[in-house]
Amino acid sequence: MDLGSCLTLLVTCSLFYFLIQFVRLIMADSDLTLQWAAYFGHTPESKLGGNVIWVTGASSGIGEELSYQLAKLGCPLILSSRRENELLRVKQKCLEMSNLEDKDILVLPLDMTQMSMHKDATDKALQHFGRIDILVNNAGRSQRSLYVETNLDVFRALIELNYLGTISITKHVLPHMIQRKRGRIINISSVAGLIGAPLSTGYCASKHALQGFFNSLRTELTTYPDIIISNICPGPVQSKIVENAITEECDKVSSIKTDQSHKMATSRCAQLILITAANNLKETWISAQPILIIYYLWQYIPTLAWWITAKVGERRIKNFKSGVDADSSYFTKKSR
Ligand SMILES: NC(=O)c1ccc[n+]([C@@H]2O[C@H](COP(=O)([O-])OP(=O)(O)OC[C@H]3O[C@@H](n4cnc5c(N)ncnc54)[C@H](O)[C@@H]3O)[C@@H](O)[C@H]2O)c1
Repeated sequence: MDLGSCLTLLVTCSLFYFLIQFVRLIMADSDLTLQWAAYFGHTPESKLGGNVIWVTGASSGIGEELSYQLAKLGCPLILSSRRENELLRVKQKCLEMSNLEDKDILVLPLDMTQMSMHKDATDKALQHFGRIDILVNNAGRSQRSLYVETNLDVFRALIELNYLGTISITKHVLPHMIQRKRGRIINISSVAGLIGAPLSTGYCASKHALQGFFNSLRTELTTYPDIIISNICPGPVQSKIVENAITEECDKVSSIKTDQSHKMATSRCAQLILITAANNLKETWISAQPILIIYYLWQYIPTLAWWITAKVGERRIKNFKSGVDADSSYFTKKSR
């Protein structure tokens, strides 16, 4: 083989290798910046340990798992959600798996929609620890209902919980961070904060509002470079989100049982959230495939994304109407 042929072979092999690596990156479970941070960036252990962290919605799902991982890192915690007994259960487990002591975990029951209580709650947290380094705005509920069948109160409730409740807590914590010129606000938004989805009109609207709000707030805080706002956009993750989803009426719970085996493990989602925080990333996308590829299509080829969304959406609605979970039905034999 002559030199020219050798070089051609080498270049072809290299291109092929880089193509495979690129496809592998695209097909992974988070966006490219987050993957870069996971491989080459700071670890949560090196950046987050010892920080006082307030987690809302800590009694279940992503918030509960985050609390365990943070406890293992040695972070003093403020655990909030509505049910005190569930928070005490989470606290007990945090203590068992970490070196934290009883005084290092404050159980602070809180309803995100009772905004008049938020100042008092913030004061209690500050009195206890003297500082809040990181606020994790995680509490939230999803929706499973068609817009035409849904009571207006449902839209109000979703906006009050997912959007107004979140910015209300932030309003009380941010002045403290501004005073210290440092702090992190981590918002658990959603893929629904970036794209639209049938059966979730109110949920998507509330998460889009959250994204718009925090993206704008970040631009108001440029004189405080050490106050970092991260918007995290997970796709489907194992939790009680579907079970707890609001339906066409506020007090009617969802009766659909879900198979969660196709969703991302809660522990993996929490791990990627902590890598986001440790590396000060402003927005990250977290999802197993094939959902993550849809994020890219929405970002770069919206016309194609609309076409796919319409096809998938049609099937999602059909499944929902026949009593099958809209999401899991794509992946199980129950699909109609
Ligand atoms: N699981 C997913 O597939 C997924 C995907 C994208 C985004 N998210 C977001 O992640 C966050 C956590 O959801 P999850 O999946 O862990 O669901 P989950 O239902 O398991 O947990 C939700 C938490 O929020 C709390 N909460 C609900 N209403 C509240 C209120 N009025 N006041 C205080 N706390 C309240 C619940 O008690 C619970 O602790 C939500 O903001 C959700 O929108 C979840």
